[in-house]
Order: sequence, then structure tokens, then C-alpha cells
Amino acid sequence: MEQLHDLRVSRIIRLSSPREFKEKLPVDEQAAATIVNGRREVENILTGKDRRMLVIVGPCSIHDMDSALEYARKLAALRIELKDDLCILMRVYFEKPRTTVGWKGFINDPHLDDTYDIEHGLFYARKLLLEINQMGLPAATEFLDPISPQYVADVVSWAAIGARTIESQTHRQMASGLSMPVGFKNSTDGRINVAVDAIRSAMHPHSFLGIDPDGYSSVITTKGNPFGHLVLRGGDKPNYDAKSIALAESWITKAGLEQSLLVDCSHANSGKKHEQQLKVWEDVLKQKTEGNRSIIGVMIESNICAGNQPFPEEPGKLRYGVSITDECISWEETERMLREGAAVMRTLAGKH
Ligand SMILES: O=C[C@H](O)[C@H](O)COP(=O)(O)O
Ligand SMILES: C=C(OP(=O)(O)O)C(=O)O
Repeated sequence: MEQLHDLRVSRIIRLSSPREFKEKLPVDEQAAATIVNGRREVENILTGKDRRMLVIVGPCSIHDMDSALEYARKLAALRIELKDDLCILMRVYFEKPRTTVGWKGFINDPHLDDTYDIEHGLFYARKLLLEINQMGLPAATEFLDPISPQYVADVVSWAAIGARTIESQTHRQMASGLSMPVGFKNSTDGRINVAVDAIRSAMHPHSFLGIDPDGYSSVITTKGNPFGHLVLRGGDKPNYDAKSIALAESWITKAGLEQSLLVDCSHANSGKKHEQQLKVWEDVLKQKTEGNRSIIGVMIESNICAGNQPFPEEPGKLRYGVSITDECISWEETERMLREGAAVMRTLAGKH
């Protein structure tokens, strides 16, 4: 008989199980306290118990452990300095959804050379997340592959479902079982209703196919995630201005959800130009000053150095601290922007 299966599969490599990874890289008490506290802070901001602004800030993608750790050390200090007015989490993104094809992130191809050493990628992703949490800095990430949360979700305090996967049932089901609050991006063409549908779907329990801690395929039954919220990232046009925010609020009201949303200063809100993130940030601060209550936080793409660089032909030729995916603002600009935001939030807190 002719071969009927795996006609287009060239290789299958078995990975260590999530349990094996967790045994090699366990969560210590210090990291656990950061994770629990980070999740609680975000939950309290989402429900209005904490009036500080949530700031998810960091590189578009992680590709180099040293520069990620240097960035995290700087951000951990800034988190403490601005803690009365801002709740800062680091963007630690290991999975990149692509419009067509391209590097899919550190977990998928950690050596940046098409060798797809996913065992290495998962191990060092988990190790970096642990080290960042040990600094007292909670981490935020996007979950793209439905299996990766089993390996790293325990060390993440905020998660995103991206614009390209927002309509996927697989991702909505996954979000319904995640232990942290989940931000749902509007679609790449700007539709908000699909993100609101995703929030509503993820609030419910689901049963679906997944893997258990030993890597066996299993039926996963979830409880539903009550902390889903909208992230406005722009679409065919930006959607951070007051008129767009009012439109998003009306979708949220129609769905009977909490009026809490995040503005992504990057992606289609910045036209992927790093200098434009400041314009979005200033607009958000203006809206807050004018009394807006629904914007509870922002996302900013930032790295040690500004801009980006082409994906390297030779990984050894990379410029240190520069993004290999979307453009980022520099560390100096990040400090300036966040200090300015903290001052605005402090003034507002004084008025209430
Ligand atoms: O955040 C990164 C990118 O915007 C996203 O992964 C899509 O990138 P691409 O359009 O270059 O594939
Ligand atoms: C890919 C990302 O965003 P979006 O899904 O909004 O394009 C991202 O935040 O890295």
C-alpha cells in the first residue's frame, strides 16, 4: 500500500517533557513571590482596585540572553523607582507570529540559523524568565504555540494572544486555562469585535486536546479566565485616539465586560516606527489627564538601543542590544517616557 501519512513531514524530534524541564529549572521562593505578586497587581489594576498604570515594556523579541538580562536589570531598578505610580512588567517575547514567513522567535530557532533547536530554546527561555523574576521583575509574553505554556506559563505574570491568532479557537481555549491575566489584541485589520469575542470565549470553561506535564496527549478541561482584556494595537489605521477608545469602550459595554483596556504604543499604532511610540504615549497621557478611566495600561517596545537590524546572515555579526524584529525605542527614551508617565499619574492620584 502507498504510504498514507507523514508525506510532507521530514523529521520528528521528541522533546523532554514539561515536568523534566521544571525539575531541571524549578521556581524558587523569590521568583514565585514575584510571579504571584505580578499577577495580583495586574488583576487589581484590571478591576480598578489599583489605580496605577500598567506598563508592559521591553524588546519586541528576545534573541540574546546577555542583552535581555542587562535590559532586565535596568528595568527592575526603574520598576522600584516608579512603583507608586506605575506597575511595570517586562515584555519577554520568545514566540513571534509572522505575516508570512520569517524567524519565529527564540523558542523556535534559538541559534538564529534554521537549526530549530527547540529543546535549547525552551530551556533558555525558562531559565531567562526565572532569572528575571528573581530580580523582582514580573514577566509578560505572547503565547503562540499551544504547547509552550506547559513549559513556561508558571513563570509568566501577563500573557497576550496576538492579532494574528485572535480568532483561533485553539488560542481562546488555551487562554481559558492560563493562570495569569490575558490581553487580547484587536485583529491586524483593526476589528475589535473579534478580540471581544475572544475575551468572552476565554471566560468560559473548555475541554480540548493538549499535553499533560509528562507530554502525553490529553483532554485538558479548563475553568475559564476572568481576567481577559482588550489590547488596542491599531489596524488599517491607528486606534489609540480618543474617538477610537470611545468606540472600543462601546464594544466592551455591549459585551458586558469590565471597562479596562491597554494601548499598544507600537505595531500599527506606531506604523512600526519607533519614534512614533512617543506620540501614542503622549496621547494616552493626555486622555488620562482629561479623565479617561478605561485605559489602564500601555505596551511599549523598547530595547537597550533604538531601532532594529536585519535578521543576521551570521549571528556573530549582530549589533548588541538592537532588535532583530520590530523597531524599539532606546533605554534612555524608555526612562524618559516612563518617568514622565509616572509624574502624570502622580498628579492625577493627587486630584482624586
Ligand atoms: O511584533 C512583531 C511583528 O510585528 C510580527 O511578528 C509580524 O512581523 P512580520 O510582519 O514582519 O512577519
Ligand atoms: C506580534 C505582536 O503584536 P501583534 O499581535 O499586535 O502584531 C507583538 O506584540 O510582538
